[in-house]
Amino acid sequence: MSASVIEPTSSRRAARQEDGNRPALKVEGLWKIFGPKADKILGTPDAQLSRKELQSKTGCLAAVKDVSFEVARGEVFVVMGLSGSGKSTLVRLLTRLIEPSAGTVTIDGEDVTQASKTKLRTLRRNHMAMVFQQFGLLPHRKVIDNVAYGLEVRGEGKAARLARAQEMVDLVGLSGYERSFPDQLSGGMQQRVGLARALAVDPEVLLFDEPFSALDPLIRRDMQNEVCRLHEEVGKTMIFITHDLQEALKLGDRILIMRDGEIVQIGTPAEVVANPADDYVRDFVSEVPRSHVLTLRYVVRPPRPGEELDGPVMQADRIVRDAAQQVLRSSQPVRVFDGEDFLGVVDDDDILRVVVAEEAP
Ligand SMILES: Nc1ncnc2c1ncn2[C@@H]1O[C@H](COP(=O)(O)OP(=O)(O)OP(=O)(O)O)[C@@H](O)[C@H]1O
Repeated sequence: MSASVIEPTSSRRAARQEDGNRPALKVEGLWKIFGPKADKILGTPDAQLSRKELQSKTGCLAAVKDVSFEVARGEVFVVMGLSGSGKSTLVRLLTRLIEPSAGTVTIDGEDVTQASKTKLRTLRRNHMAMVFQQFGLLPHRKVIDNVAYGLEVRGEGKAARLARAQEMVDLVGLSGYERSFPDQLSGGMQQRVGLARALAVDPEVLLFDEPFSALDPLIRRDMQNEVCRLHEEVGKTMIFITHDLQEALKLGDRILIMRDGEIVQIGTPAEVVANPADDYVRDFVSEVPRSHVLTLRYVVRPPRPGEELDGPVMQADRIVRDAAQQVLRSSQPVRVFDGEDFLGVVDDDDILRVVVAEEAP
């Protein structure tokens, strides 16, 4: 993994919106069991079987198994797992593109799982928007009309929706391509149209289902940077599905790691890398350069007797790599604070220990 791959955006994370206490999304006890006798399994001891055991005993498959989590307003929440871990099913349950077997999903205080068909339609039009891997653009519509589509469906007047669509086209860097058709654009540009279309409806939550998996690595990195930039500009709550750990670490304020339909760990990139919940996660993060992800919180130590405490001040959520130069330049240990609270100090050795460890074979 090269130094340029992860590029954590600590400032963006620090600037996360804290707009009220109500979570943007709340998921409680969510299940999806596929198969002929799925409804007979919940509430019985069979529900506790592993995915494999359940499948061989009943022929049913627990794609999502008792999943609960909350996503804060303005947070970028990444769901990560290998193929088959249940990510796509989970994201489809959030919008009820798949009906849950049990559990509740609340978006912006509205219970999606109890919503009538009409209510669900309103929720989908106004509160959430999805960006797909296969773009999902309408081939016979120009870029501007693709971007305006959600507003058209919502019944907005032509002038208003075109004005909004133009704003979004400009926002995603496609000015000048308004009148192009999707097949005249590269994959990366098409995905920018997908982003603009999702943003146009000003949703409460933006859902991304592996949006960049089909793009080549350089374009993919551009698009990841684009998501970071857009998030800084519009501050939307984002739920991002990926199987790529680097993408998860780069984009996520927090990451949910799934395996066989279950949550293995939820944490910030630094928490996941510093304290992997089990061998599965440890294996995932073993190649990650720790200085790119860990924050000073994970490096800080109590001052030693007689150590001078008049060095520069830094906040605990600074990424080690970003802090390194300043720490190494200072003749005094850096004092680390969590808000107003003094946590301890960090000096050259503390930084080098992290950097040298990641060089070890
Ligand atoms: N309609 C369905 N009927 C039966 N089993 C299904 C159905 N949809 C998904 N599954 C199974 O549920 C499990 C989870 O699939 P899901 O597609 O959610 O995983 P994923 O993590 O998104 O994987 P991928 O990245 O490969 O799409 C898999 O074992 C899959 O075969």
